[in-house]
Amino acid sequence: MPALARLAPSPAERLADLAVTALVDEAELSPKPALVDRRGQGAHQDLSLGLMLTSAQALRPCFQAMAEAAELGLPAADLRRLIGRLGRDGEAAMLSVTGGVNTHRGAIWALGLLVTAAVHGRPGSAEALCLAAGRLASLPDPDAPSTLPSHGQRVAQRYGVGGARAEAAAGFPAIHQRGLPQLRASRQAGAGEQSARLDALLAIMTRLDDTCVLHRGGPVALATMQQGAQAVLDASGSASLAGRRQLLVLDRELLAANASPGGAADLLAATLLVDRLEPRLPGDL
Ligand SMILES: CC(C)(COP(=O)(O)OP(=O)(O)OC[C@H]1O[C@@H](n2cnc3c(N)ncnc32)[C@H](O)[C@@H]1O)[C@@H](O)C(=O)NCCC(=O)NCCS
Ligand SMILES: Nc1ncnc2c1ncn2[C@@H]1O[C@H](COP(=O)(O)OP(=O)(O)OP(=O)(O)O)[C@@H](O)[C@H]1O
Repeated sequence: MPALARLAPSPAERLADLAVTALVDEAELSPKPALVDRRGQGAHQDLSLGLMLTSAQALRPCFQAMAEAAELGLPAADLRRLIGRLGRDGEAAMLSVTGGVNTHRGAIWALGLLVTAAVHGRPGSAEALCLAAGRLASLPDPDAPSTLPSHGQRVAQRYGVGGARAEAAAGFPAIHQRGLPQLRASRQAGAGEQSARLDALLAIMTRLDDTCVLHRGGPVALATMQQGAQAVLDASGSASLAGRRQLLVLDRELLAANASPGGAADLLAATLLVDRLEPRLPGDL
């Protein structure tokens, strides 16, 4: 093989790069309401921007391994089993570089499914990619350990919402029905890239049953998040002065409730990944 060809990144390496870039872009985007960003740690005691960035880089091998698994041409049920194991390995790698802090659990889930589906399903559009990831998420994970119920499972049961698993199984409507259309509409309307990304995050927040928020602040905090995000968009979005004022109101309200929309942040990272992937679908990864 010629030396140059060996130096070129493989499709799986390129996909892993895109996933890590999406996580870095999400973490650095500022000002996000009550989330870790360039200003600080938001509503979190144990997270910082440095930790989020270290964690994002540590996940590159996990995403690459998922893309390589999808290249094997396995039946979907076997692929689901394999990426369940790779996802748990990714969580272990995350916890080892963060000293046990959950920086990206939900992100491994959402971006892992999307990276895998981008290769396995050969989808031709953003929506088809999200639906293919949803089909994988809906398959049983036979090796999933029986652990104590997570925060997400407990509040999902208590408040009758679906959380991260249901969002994925539904084919990620938060991405292809809300985040991505808003990202592109705000760009089209002339907003700068950072404002377009903030608007996409807000569009996701308007409807999401974010179990991070429910766990910390219950249904009152969830309503604050959804209505506050809608108020920013109704005030012409985060690029406008009125919208920016509403955004800072929302930031203060969520901080007062100690509630941070971590699920929405994961889905923004997933939206940024899908936005970059769509022109390369199907196959030109
Ligand atoms: C399904 C996952 C996210 C666990 O979800 P669960 O709600 O039980 O756990 P937990 O309370 O820890 O929440 C997970 C995270 O999801 C994110 N989240 C919260 N709400 C939502 C929502 N409505 N939609 C999307 N993501 C959300 C948040 O970041 C949250 O921290 C996942 O960690 C998992 O089960 N992984 C197993 C390994 C696996 O199968 N991997 C597959 C390959 S990617
Ligand atoms: N910029 C961000 N700031 C904060 N959380 C984020 C950010 N981006 C993504 N997240 C997501 O938020 C989740 C962390 O939220 P949280 O700390 O509420 O979870 P937890 O550890 O289960 O709960 P708690 O800290 O309340 O005990 C991670 O799974 C991560 O994927």
